[in-house]
Amino acid sequence: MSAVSAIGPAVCLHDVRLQLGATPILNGIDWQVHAGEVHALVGANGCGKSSLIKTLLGQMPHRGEVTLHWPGDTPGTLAYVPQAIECDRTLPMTVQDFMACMLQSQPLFLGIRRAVRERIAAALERVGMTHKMTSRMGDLSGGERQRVLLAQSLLPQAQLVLLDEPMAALDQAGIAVFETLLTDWRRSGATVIWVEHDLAAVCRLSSRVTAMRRGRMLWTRTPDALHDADMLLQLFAHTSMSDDSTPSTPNGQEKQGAHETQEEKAA
Ligand SMILES: Nc1ncnc2c1ncn2[C@@H]1O[C@H](COP(=O)(O)OP(=O)(O)OP(=O)(O)O)[C@@H](O)[C@H]1O
Repeated sequence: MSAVSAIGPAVCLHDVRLQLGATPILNGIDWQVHAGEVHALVGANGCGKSSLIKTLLGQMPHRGEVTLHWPGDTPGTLAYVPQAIECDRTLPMTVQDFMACMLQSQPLFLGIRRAVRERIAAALERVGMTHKMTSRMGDLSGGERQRVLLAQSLLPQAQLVLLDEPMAALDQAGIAVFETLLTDWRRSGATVIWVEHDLAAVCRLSSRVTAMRRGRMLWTRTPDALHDADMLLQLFAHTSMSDDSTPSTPNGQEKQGAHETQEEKAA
């Protein structure tokens, strides 16, 4: 694979904490994502992956530092594919209305401009959804809605892409579409942070992978670590947020699996 110059930012988190009500969700996250890499985030249900993505989006009342180092110090554009969205069946919003909200400030009842409509059509074509352009969002199947979420992430061209389980509900053809988009983002040099449960896809498509457990980073490695039974055991053993059976040091770091990068391991 030839080297591509990064157009996306490096992302650095230092001692990021999040507590919702009385529940600690993120427990002192230190994490580095390199500029221009596809960095997968894996871990059991409820370990805090979506909360971390929402923290990066500025949607959570976190403490600690989140820093984006953009190439040339010029902030770029961010795309986000949420885990899923619910749509009221009675909501009179079509697929093209939904996507137009991201491209024009003019109220939708005044119409969608032709240039906007063309961009929407081009994005929908990339995900195989052109034929649903005028369907109501509430009438789409789960997989079709997921494809529309992928299409909206193509508007406008992004340098930082946050993906929260983008393959959920997709059929085989949809997965192939997603893999093409991910390859295109990687070739463009965008920085991609990708939450995913499909470890085989992570092995195939990511540059590095971070394992998360119970609100903490466990390790960061190249994806071949996912073939290592011990690594997987660390990742999925004792998964409950309230499970105190894993030994901890006084400062809260777990003895086994305190966040360790491949570089640290090699040193
Ligand atoms: N708004 C909220 N208020 C209270 N607790 C929340 C809130 N959002 C998330 N949580 C809790 O935070 C924990 C982490 O949730 P999060 O959605 O980040 O997990 P996840 O790793 O993305 O899980 P999954 O793989 O199932 O999507 C869960 O225990 C969840 O119940």
